[in-house]
Amino acid sequence: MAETDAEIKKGLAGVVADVTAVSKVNPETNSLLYRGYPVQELAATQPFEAVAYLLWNGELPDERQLAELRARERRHRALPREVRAAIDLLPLEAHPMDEVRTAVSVIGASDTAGSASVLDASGTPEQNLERSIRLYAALPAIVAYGQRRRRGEEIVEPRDALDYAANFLWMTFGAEPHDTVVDAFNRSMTLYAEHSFNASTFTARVVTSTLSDLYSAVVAAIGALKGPLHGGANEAVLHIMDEIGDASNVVPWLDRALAEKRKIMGFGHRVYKKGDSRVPTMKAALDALIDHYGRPEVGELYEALEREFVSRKGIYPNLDYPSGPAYDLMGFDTLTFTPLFIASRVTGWTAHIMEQAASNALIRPLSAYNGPAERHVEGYEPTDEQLAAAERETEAE
Ligand SMILES: CC(=O)SCCNC(=O)CCNC(=O)[C@H](O)C(C)(C)COP(=O)(O)OP(=O)(O)OC[C@H]1O[C@@H](n2cnc3c(N)ncnc32)[C@H](O)[C@@H]1OP(=O)(O)O
Ligand SMILES: O=C([O-])CC(=O)C(=O)O
Repeated sequence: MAETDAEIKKGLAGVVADVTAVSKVNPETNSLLYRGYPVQELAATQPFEAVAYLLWNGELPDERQLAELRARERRHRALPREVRAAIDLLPLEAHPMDEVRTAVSVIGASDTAGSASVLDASGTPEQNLERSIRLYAALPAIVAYGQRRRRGEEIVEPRDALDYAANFLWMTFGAEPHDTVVDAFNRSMTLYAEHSFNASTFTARVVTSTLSDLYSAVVAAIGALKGPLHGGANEAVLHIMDEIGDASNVVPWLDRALAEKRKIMGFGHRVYKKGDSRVPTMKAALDALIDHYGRPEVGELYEALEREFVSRKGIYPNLDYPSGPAYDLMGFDTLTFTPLFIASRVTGWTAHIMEQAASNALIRPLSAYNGPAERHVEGYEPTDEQLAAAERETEAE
């Protein structure tokens, strides 16, 4: 069979690449389980710290385990000095995703354990759990500082009295957040935490499979998440909502956008074809924020675009559709939305990195060649072996 006749799974669509015990996405039942627990249940009952613990350890924490993780998180939640210095060197116009990617790289280069030789890079399971906790703890400070720096505001130091979600909002806005906002934010962090072999998680697993280190895998995953077909869509949703303006403009805007063959950001999914399991929970959190801030027009625009696009195309919203306007209402800058996704997804990425490392096989698929047939540089005389090999190849085809 010629290589080009091989069955190509463009975009690896439908390919089952490995097993995982971290989460299960089931488009048939429209469900998402983290280590067996439905994500809606976790979002309604658990602080994000407990969800992180679950993803890393396979079980929800008891009181003592949760307190211990919270204590470790507090030890690492201030912005490391070298990270702040590196961020300060970046132009204010740098995209926050590039800023966070750089910050994670700085944390990685500053952790010198295992840096003497590539043979030690991948680290022990204990080292990797510690690295995961440090990244998860430091990311809120990185994201919050980035937004404040762009706004010309002073850094806000973390507060020990506040748990993860409230402290994240405190460091970003410098004000005690309302319970409704903390609750919606906590839910969004849980919903974003994990989603099986999505593009960024798979990227992290590919890097891990070469026995590289956890920080390199997370940096690569951030690069994959940035694209608007993946995590960048939550930022992109707000750009389109800003373009549309209000609900009365949805129909003419959509007519134009579809005529121009534009992708409508926040809609569609590689796995879910009948709706994203996380959307109802995030939409309820968005509704609570709309009530809290008294902004019904946000809900009207959201629902008008959803109604119109679903009825024309049968393509449903994904998690980025409700989370974009939710983060906007909370007061985050649009460019900060995808970094919020990083702060959450780092838990899922690192759970997968540890899983990949524990049962590794180098990830290296095949490709079918469709370039020019063998040819030779002008004036070069092919050797007899080359000529014979070319002949065998032609016969095989
Ligand atoms: C958290 C997350 O990462 S969720 C994903 C976030 N990304 C987005 O919201 C970006 C917008 N959505 C998309 O681009 C796509 O739906 C993806 C990339 C998410 C999934 O893509 P795929 O599974 O590869 O589906 P694919 O792109 O083949 O879509 C099938 C058809 O639906 C169309 N389609 C899918 N999504 C959209 C959309 N949002 N707007 C317009 N058309 C769409 C495609 O153009 C394609 O049409 P065609 O058959 O006429 O060419
Ligand atoms: O699963 C995917 O392809 C994208 C997604 O929804 C996620 O990563 O949360």
